[in-house]
Amino acid sequence: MRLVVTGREGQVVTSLSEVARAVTGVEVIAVGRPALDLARPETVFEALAAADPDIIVSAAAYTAVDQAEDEPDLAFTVNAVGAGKVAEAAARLGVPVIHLSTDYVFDGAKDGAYVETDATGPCNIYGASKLAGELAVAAANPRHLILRTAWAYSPFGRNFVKTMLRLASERDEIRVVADQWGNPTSALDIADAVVHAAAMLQGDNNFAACGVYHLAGSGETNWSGFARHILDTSRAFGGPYARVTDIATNDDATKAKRPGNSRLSSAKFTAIFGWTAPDWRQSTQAVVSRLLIGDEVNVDL
Ligand SMILES: NC(=O)C1=CN([C@@H]2O[C@H](COP(=O)(O)OP(=O)(O)OC[C@H]3O[C@@H](n4cnc5c(N)ncnc54)[C@H](OP(=O)(O)O)[C@@H]3O)[C@@H](O)[C@H]2O)C=CC1
Ligand SMILES: Cc1cn([C@H]2C[C@H](O)[C@@H](COP(=O)(O)OP(=O)(O)O[C@H]3O[C@@H](C)C(=O)[C@@H](O)[C@H]3O)O2)c(=O)[nH]c1=O
Ligand SMILES: [Mg+2]
Repeated sequence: MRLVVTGREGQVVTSLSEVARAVTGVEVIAVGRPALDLARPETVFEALAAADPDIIVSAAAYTAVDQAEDEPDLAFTVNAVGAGKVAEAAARLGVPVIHLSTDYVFDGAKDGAYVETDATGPCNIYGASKLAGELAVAAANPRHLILRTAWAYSPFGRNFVKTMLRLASERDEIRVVADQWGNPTSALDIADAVVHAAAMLQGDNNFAACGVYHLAGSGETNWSGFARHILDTSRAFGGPYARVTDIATNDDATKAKRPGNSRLSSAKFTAIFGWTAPDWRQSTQAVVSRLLIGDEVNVDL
């Protein structure tokens, strides 16, 4: 099975390449800039067709949440028009598309975890552009999975885990918001789930599984709790440590507003695909230990 993935150096595409290396019969081909540039949607079809996909994974996106407030046109071109072109290319090539989306499509006002049928209502440009992308994907290709994930981190690219380790090496105290709740998700777990779902989707001639799914790490926390777990783990491995101080969201402190609750229920994905993400604490430890000692190890804190 040839999984053709958009983007080259992103967290999910890199994780997919690594996960697929260990799975016989699954090959990942990463297609990105300059050949495939979502900011130039006319490049999309030719670049994807040349890679001869069995399934297309749409993982590339404009992910700079604050910067998107200053560049809404670019964010929408990449995340909505570009994503739609990727799904359209898949349809023309007669293959399914697995498109990654985000918890930031929700406004955060719900009390519990969001399910797929809950109303969306993004509170920032990034979330709005990703929601427009979901609609474009669904309209362009009936054979689609839209996987909304959240708070992605990994040994690759830029992410909150790496930021916390860097800040801890520079100072003694880190102030982190404690009133935004969600599900930290390892991109390596996302990759594992995508490979699993892709195999099932390929045999799904009736497209019965198509639709929107939530797919996030098990358990929940807020950014402060996430930071504390990252740094407690780091300390256990002899890595950098800093004290984490809880702060409240100050909407003026960041360019983009963020949802206070974007917890996702992944029960539908588990029911249909028989796959559940590990607990976020366990996957976080695996990534922190890889970053610090080059090996996946879990410790008792
Ligand atoms: N990061 C997160 O916390 C979350 C991410 N998601 C979604 O998951 C998906 C994967 O995210 P993640 O791997 O973390 O992303 P990253 O931020 O790690 O990487 C972004 C990827 O998009 C590519 N990209 C950006 N602009 C363009 C463009 N104009 N043309 C082609 N490629 C482009 C980058 O290309 P290059 O390789 O050239 O740098 C890179 O591969 C995205 O759809 C994102 O919206 C959902 C929830 C949480
Ligand atoms: C670095 C830092 C962040 N924060 C806050 C800002 C923000 O509210 C929260 C997380 O910071 P980030 O910059 O990682 O957040 P952000 O870029 O909003 O992360 C989001 O990225 C996009 C792509 C998604 O799809 C989302 O699921 C989510 O992962 O922590 C602190 O309070 N203190 C700090 O020192
Ligand atoms: Mg292989």
